[in-house]
Amino acid sequence: MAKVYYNGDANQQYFNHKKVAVIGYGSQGHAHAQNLRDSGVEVVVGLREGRSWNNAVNDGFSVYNVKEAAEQADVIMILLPDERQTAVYNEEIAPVLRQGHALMFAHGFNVHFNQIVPPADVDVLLVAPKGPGHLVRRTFEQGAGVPALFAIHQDVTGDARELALAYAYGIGSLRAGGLETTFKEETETDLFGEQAVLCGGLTSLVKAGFETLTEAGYQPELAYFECLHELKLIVDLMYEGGLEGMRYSISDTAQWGDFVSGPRVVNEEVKKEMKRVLTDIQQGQFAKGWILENQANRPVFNAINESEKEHPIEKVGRELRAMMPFVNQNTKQAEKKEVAALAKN
Ligand SMILES: NC(=O)C1=CN([C@@H]2O[C@H](COP(=O)(O)OP(=O)(O)OC[C@H]3O[C@@H](n4cnc5c(N)ncnc54)[C@H](OP(=O)(O)O)[C@@H]3O)[C@@H](O)[C@H]2O)C=CC1
Ligand SMILES: CC[C@](O)(C(C)=O)C(=O)O
Ligand SMILES: [Mg+2]
Ligand SMILES: [Mg+2]
Repeated sequence: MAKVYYNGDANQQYFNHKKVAVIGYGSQGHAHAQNLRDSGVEVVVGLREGRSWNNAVNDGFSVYNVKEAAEQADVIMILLPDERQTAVYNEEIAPVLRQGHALMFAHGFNVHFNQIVPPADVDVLLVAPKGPGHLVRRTFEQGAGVPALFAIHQDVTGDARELALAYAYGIGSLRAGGLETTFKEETETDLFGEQAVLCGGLTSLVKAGFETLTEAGYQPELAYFECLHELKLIVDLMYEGGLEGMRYSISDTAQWGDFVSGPRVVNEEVKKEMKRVLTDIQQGQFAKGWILENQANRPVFNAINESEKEHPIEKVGRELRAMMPFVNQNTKQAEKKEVAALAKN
């Protein structure tokens, strides 16, 4: 079994007399900045003016433009969208990088695909939580954590591993477990996971199930509950107890259907396609396409994004969730906080 690192493996004094600049205050940024601060680390936030800037100020951070934040810090964590990182790095971070600086990422995309090539005299590493940023914060507040991968790309000071573990500790990830990897492995597995299983595979599975039921004349409300709402309840059981734990709670009829029909739906053809998706990632085809899509101002991304919002499962889902305020209580609280912050500024 791979070595898994926990709280006791981190030097909890590492950040004494060191400052971290968290660049970006979105999903990951707000969580890293707040968790690190709650762990006693001195944090400044680097941003452009706008919504995130206001949120960070309202959360009590000292906020600077990216260059100023990077310049005054010992550790620079880049939590900008992957597709924006290269431009911001070239224009605002690279000019102020100095020997001994540590440059950090939460995903290896730009370093692995050579979009960012840091100078040889800085440490380069990643700490990548294996979960959405809002849950990195929420679980931390609950006394738990989201596991994280860490990897070292350059270790000039000899301290990069110690920093990675201290950072993972600071954001709460070593409560759940930290695993050492490489930029290549983190990047390729993360892209594969989100495309084939966690996001792409799942949304396609949910829509296909919903469409199959509604096209056969069943009520959309019922199809929504069956194919989307209940998914969380089933996944919660898998999260707690694996496949076996989930199967313990479902009926034997459901378990028999799981065994005989599951492999008919996700069959060998699907697995072959998954392998082709993985090959596209490994050979850089996916990265190239995503970089070009952004250079062209996202025509395909925007068109699909708009049409997805109109899918019947979204319409019925919005109506049903409005009747279940407890379902998105956390999202609503976050939204309220953002609206209050905007009103204040
Ligand atoms: N989302 C997630 O949970 C996960 C993300 N990651 C990785 O974390 C990194 C950050 O992703 P994510 O948190 O999703 O990003 P978000 O899109 O949620 O947030 C991006 C932040 O960057 C700011 N920003 C955007 N452009 C600029 C700019 N030109 N100058 C200054 N600030 C800017 C945004 O501010 P503004 O309000 O001004 O737009 C916002 O605060 C990525 O590398 C991603 O792959 C890794 C694991 C999970
Ligand atoms: C699953 C999507 C993710 O990789 C994540 C939350 O871990 C991301 O890039 O947002
Ligand atoms: Mg991920
Ligand atoms: Mg990802």
